[in-house]
Amino acid sequence: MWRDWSRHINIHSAGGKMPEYTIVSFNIRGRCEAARMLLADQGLEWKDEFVTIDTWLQGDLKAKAVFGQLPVFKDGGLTLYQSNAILRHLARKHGLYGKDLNDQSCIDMMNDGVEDLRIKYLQLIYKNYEEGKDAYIKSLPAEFKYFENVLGQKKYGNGFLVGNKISFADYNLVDLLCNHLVLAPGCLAEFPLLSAYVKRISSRPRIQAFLSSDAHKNRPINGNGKQ
Ligand SMILES: N[C@@H](CCC(=O)N[C@@H](CS)C(=O)NCC(=O)O)C(=O)O
Repeated sequence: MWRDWSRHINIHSAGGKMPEYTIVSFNIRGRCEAARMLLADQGLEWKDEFVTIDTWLQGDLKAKAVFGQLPVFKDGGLTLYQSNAILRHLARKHGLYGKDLNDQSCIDMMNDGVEDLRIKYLQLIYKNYEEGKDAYIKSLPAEFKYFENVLGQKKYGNGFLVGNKISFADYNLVDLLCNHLVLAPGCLAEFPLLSAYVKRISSRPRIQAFLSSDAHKNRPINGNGKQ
């Protein structure tokens, strides 16, 4: 069950003008925090519009949503649904999608790997938390080893998942790993490259500022209070 937060709007803007982008979501980190991390790291401004469960249950927003779900992302006249499409849109606009077509395809591959793990994580959180938590944590090394291997090869990345520049897949993976560090604080201990990668990306100055902001810290990770 979703918590009933009061509706409110947060504006992440250094200047006086309205930000270019709007994210409409429940007031959770959920599937939007990677996009928020990307925006913060790139020095971009955005408006968060949080929808309460009451508003959502009225049904108008759901009926209008292309797949009946949040988040919604607005960029001028463009309205986008699907969190990974939102990440890709921002990546294309802001140079976070590699240097060429091959990089793009490898970044897509990595992001699909992140999505596979996110789905497993969300199934645990929303469907099987009490019964499944221990087994899920035991299964994590088998999941993380793939990303550790990628970071250990020059074939794809060089400090990042792909190439020598951050991409949207990096923000997505770091966000998901941060959630896992809350679920199981020691879960990266046997993965030195992955641990160093999370530390390195989380300590980029704007990401560090974002992660230590009240807006981020006070936003629940998931909608049912489990984490
Ligand atoms: N594949 C979608 C999944 C979106 C999703 O699961 N949305 C949830 C909240 S994060 C939702 O809208 N739940 C309410 C509902 O389905 O009515 C995405 O990546 O954006």
